[in-house]
Amino acid sequence: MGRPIILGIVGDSAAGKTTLTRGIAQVLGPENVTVICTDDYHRYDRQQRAEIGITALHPDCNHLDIMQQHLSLLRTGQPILKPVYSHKTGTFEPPQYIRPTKFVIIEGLLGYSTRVAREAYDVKVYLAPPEPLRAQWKVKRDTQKRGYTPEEVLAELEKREPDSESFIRPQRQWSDIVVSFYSPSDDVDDGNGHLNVRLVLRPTIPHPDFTSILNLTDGNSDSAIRLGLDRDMSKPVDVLEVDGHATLEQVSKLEHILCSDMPYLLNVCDREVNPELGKVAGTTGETLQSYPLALTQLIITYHMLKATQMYQ
Ligand SMILES: Nc1ncnc2c1ncn2[C@@H]1O[C@H](COP(=O)(O)OP(=O)(O)OP(=O)(O)O)[C@@H](O)[C@H]1O
Ligand SMILES: O=C(CO)[C@H](O)[C@H](O)COP(=O)(O)O
Repeated sequence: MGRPIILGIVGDSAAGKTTLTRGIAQVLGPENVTVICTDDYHRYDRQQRAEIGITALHPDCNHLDIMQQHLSLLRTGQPILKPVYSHKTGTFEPPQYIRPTKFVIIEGLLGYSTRVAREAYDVKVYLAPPEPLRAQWKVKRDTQKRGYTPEEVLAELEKREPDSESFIRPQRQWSDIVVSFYSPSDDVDDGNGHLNVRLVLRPTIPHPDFTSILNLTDGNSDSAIRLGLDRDMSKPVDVLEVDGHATLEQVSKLEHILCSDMPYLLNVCDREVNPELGKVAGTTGETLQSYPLALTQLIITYHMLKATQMYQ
């Protein structure tokens, strides 16, 4: 084996990083994937942050120098002694010895914030749901799983906004793919399992040839799957959109395009073999199936596998 292939998944708190990561890790085989959350590189524990009056989003609140050192080591296949931050207790636990496997997924808040860190990745994804949807996701997740009240979560979001603007959102510019799930209507409560996805595909990595989608849809702007040209942060990009109500037949055609130059993915597209693909936690803890999420996970996996052809 050559060096590990490294995927970055960066975005604000509750932007969907863990949800996206889970399906990709399952497809690549959990035994082949090392997942690292950069929250472990927080410099201060929860109580210290409150005393100092700093948010977890501020670069000064994180050991970014150690994070980038570790990324460089992982890229060359070397082990790291990683700190561990517990969201349960808000404190640090003993460090963990980690030897990278074939694939490494780095997910977190500030993964693209230094040049050295950015150089470590093969594929860089940035998650950018609309802010009202992210707030809804964060309230639900932090009340159900992290023991906060809705009022505490909303107050925290407000406190963090200046740091989100200054340090988190600018990282979008460094990504190869920007992923935005969004509600098909103005109502963010409208069908969480049937959210649409908008994928901004920058020409910084070679994407699959999706132009045959144009033939499939006849350029029809009402189609459930659309490909177009746009600008993102003033740079020209391709944009692929998949609606939450796309049918299995429509989605399968897109999967076929992906699989045609990546035979390993044929097996992956089999939903019975990969039940985590497209799975998302609903508002009351139930599990929902999202085709837009499944396709997003497949496209990212495609890029990971392409990278193995070059470096492994
Ligand atoms: N694609 C999606 N469709 C519907 N709901 C989603 C989607 N992605 C995430 N969510 C919802 O948002 C919640 C938060 O997502 P997740 O835990 O993946 O975020 P995160 O970015 O890993 O958060 P953090 O960095 O704070 O740990 C999930 O529990 C889920 O309910
Ligand atoms: O934005 C976050 C990323 O998950 C967390 O809120 C941050 O890591 C601080 O943790 P905690 O909420 O446990 O104090």
